[in-house]
Amino acid sequence: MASLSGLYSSSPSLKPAKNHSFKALPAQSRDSFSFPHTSKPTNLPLTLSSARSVARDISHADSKKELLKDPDALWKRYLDWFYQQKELGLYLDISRVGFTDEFVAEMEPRFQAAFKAMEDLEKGSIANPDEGRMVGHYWLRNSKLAPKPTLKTLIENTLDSICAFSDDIISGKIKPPSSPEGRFTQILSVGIGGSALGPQFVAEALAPDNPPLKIRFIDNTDPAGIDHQIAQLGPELASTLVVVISKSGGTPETRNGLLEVQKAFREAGLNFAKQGVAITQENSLLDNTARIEGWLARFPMYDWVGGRTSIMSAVGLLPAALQGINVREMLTGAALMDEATRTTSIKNNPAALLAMCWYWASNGVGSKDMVVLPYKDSLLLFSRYLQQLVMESLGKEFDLDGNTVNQGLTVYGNKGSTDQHAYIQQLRDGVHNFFATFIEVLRDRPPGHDWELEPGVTCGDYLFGMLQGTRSALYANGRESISVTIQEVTPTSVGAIIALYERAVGLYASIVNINAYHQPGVEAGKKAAAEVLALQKRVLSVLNEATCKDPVEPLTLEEIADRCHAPEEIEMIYKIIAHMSANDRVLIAEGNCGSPRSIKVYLGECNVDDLYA
Ligand SMILES: O=P(O)(O)OC[C@H]1O[C@H](O)[C@H](O)[C@@H](O)[C@@H]1O
Repeated sequence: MASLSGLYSSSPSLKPAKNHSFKALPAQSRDSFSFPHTSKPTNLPLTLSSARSVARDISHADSKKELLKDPDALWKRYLDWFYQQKELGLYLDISRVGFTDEFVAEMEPRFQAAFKAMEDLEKGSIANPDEGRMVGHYWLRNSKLAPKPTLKTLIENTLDSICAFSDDIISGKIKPPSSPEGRFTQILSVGIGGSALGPQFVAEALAPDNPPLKIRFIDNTDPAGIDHQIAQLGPELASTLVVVISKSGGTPETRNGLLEVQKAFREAGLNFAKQGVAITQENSLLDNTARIEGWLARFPMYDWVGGRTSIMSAVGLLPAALQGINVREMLTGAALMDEATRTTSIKNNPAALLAMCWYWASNGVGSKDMVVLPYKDSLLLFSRYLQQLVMESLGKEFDLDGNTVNQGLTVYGNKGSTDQHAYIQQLRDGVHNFFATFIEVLRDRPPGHDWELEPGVTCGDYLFGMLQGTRSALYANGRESISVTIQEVTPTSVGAIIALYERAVGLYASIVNINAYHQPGVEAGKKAAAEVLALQKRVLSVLNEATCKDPVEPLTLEEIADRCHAPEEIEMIYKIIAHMSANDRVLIAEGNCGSPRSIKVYLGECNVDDLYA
């Protein structure tokens, strides 16, 4: 790799060494695999293990893929497939994905069917058949699309109330009952999954340096994490607006976060209801709680908006508006992209182009991961956001015909050029199990703020060079990539890229024949967690009974399992004991948690009224 000298020079006057362009290494034809440049002699015959690694690296489908190397041919391909949405200033370059014309032709019928399904979806079809629901996130940014006038009105009124409420909070017209600042200064968002990832991505991408209210998140049931957020608020808890977000209104982690925060309010002598806001479905447990307790405000969520596509509902819009972000511009950007991705011409539909590239690169079965690399700090959370949007939508066991397909598309990444100093080594030279997506932002700094750290070279030029260099280096070694370019990070462009990927996921789901809009696998995890907690209560009940004896009767794991009538659960019982012992909730009479065979435990004290029955 060429050195970027001058990067570390203390005196900016040092001229960087001539910036070597990344010389395209001779393409290693897939068939004549040879060892990469290592210190070891490279003329050794392929050993069995190295042959296996070669095989692992080149699935049959891939071996047919030859990437263009000739610069003229590449430039022609770049121009042939270059897409731009002019009004948004958004470009899409798929020239570094090696799909063939035959492939495009083969996919045409599937895409036409996908376009029809998407058209029906927007008209209000039951596009989520497993849950018998409509899929309406596109209506949120164009209420005229809503299939019923009542929905149109609901969408419009909700947006207006979000903006009005946020204005009143920011202006201080609505203020906390007892805060030294005399106005709300903080937002504490309590929510998880789609009720956190969207707000977190938007905050990181678009919050101004000094927002009217600063946001922080409780997005897990980790007591230490909750304590940390509350401790950081300190006395500002009195000027904190707590926004509790849960579409279902019953997610355990969110409920726990709420209860913990309400405890903190009580201990601080504050009235939570005067600072609490709920975003949830009407008549959910959370909605009823907020209504009965008289919280400051409630905003609706709808069953026809999934958690992972809720960013343009109150879930994403209220936290954003409270930070002074122009949510109407976000909606406009999304609506413009929605219009662009309605065309039934693959070549003119950026979402179809993405879906087509994903299918080509991962053989339509997720055989390669999607590495998302925004070269912009503020877009750091885009890949985390896409992990839910893509993987919760596409990671499905069955297709729409009930066949077992175990579909999916794995997403990871953080930001460039930072990630070049972490795992890009493997991407460039290691196992070939990915394709990259670069998110390029052309504007480095607001106009008039740029500065040359070397003659003719700015920081942003380095970032640009690192992106282009990495793209070239990966491609030179046969690694495919997509590039999405936006002019700058604004509410409009963020709305647009969100809409782009929402549509691409929907189209891709259609062409692989799965339901993108339910999440049965999540329920399995939730159910299993509930069973662990039920077992824990039985363990505590058994220990309580033994502790109430005189003298106390410490029990072995076998005795506990036997008295719980769950001998098959002895390992989980051991884990429960170890966790509770570490938190001083179970005492050890003999042995220690590292020796499950000989440990004997009891409770710290007898609860005559068995609290755990
Ligand atoms: O918003 P909630 O109902 O609390 O759900 C929060 C999250 O829960 C589950 O994990 C779902 O799979 C997600 O799609 C959802 O975003």
